Amino acid sequence: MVESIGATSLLRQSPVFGLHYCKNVGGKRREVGFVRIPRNEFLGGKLVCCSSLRGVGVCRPVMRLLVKAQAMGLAKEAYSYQDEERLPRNFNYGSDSGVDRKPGLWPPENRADNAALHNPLLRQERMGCGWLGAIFEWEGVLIEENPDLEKQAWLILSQEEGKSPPPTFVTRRIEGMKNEQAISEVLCWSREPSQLRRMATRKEEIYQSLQGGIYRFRPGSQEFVDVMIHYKIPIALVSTRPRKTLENAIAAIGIEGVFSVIVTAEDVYRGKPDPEMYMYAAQLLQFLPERCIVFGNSNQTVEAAHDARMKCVAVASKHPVYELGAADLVVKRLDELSIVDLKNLADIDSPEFGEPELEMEFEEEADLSSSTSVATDDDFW
Ligand SMILES: Nc1c(NC[C@H](O)[C@H](O)[C@H](O)COP(=O)(O)O)[nH]c(=O)[nH]c1=O
Ligand SMILES: [Mg+2]
Repeated sequence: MVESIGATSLLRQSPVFGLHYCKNVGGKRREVGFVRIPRNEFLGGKLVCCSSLRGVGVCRPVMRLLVKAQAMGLAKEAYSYQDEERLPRNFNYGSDSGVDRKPGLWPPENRADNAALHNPLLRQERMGCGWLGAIFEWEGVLIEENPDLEKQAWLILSQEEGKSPPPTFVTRRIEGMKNEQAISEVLCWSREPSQLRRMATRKEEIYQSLQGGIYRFRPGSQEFVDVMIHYKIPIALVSTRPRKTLENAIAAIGIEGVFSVIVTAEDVYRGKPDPEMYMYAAQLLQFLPERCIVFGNSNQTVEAAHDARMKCVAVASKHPVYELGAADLVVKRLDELSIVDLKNLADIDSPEFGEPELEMEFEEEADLSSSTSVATDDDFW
């Protein structure tokens, strides 16, 4: 009976106007005119249609069909809204509900919250961020890194020292190590402490002159650091660069005061993949290692973080995503992460976040039989 040629609103996905026809009693097709269907309201499952439709010359069967069509559209819309954007009807707020949540549901799963906790203060503490520490690497995570410079610095040093140029597999092997460690343990150029110190310092000089003192945030990193600051999550900076280099770089980029703790090459014996730098950072932050999340950009960092009992988010800057599979999360930019992602990574389930067990208090029974004293009326006054 009815044909409708309608434009579709991009917003409401319902026809906003159309050319409608109906057939009269003789079966002849009759144009009934353009109709702008007024916005209807979907109240409590009933469709409330504006009376203005009646005044535009739409015959009753057409109007019934229009209303029915729109009702179906609205019902479908309401269903898909509930299905895709909101919680399913059988949503269980218990964190141990075992309900398989669909990815993308809101709110995202948050392991830190535990509705089964009886202690509201404990629950509130878990929902805050006071138990979470962040440990950032500098190059390739917070700031842009040019991996070629590091290789060039080693090449120039080898020429200056009269050594053979380190092949690629060797420079890869020393990625993340302290310079002294790389020179003595991998390159095997010397074991003498003063020589190690001299060569390590010279290599950093070469690197700095190649690098030129220009620092730039990686896309999304500054925003992520701002989120951390907003949530008062303490941040440690851990890098195998010398302290002076890092301090200059931090000042150049204008983020002095952001880091609660800075661990540099001078502070430790061994760089990555040894966990020493991360464990020291957690100690200075006064956090359990399990509550710290490391943000790095190499498998050496992932290994070091895991050996320190920390979770590791890898930023695929100089290594592609598929090479960083050992990390707990891999992102291309830090601002892909939410605070809930971090809370779901860090270990909330260690003992001090459980509800305190009720302790039975045993009062020592007074041994009346052995008592020699006898209470008199005077004892009460
Ligand atoms: N040797 C190679 C490196 N080394 C670079 C260091 O591992 C590291 O990036 C630097 O010491 C800065 O420390 P951090 O990232 O802030 O902790 N890098 C390469 O890309 N390739 C190498 O062969
Ligand atoms: Mg790095």
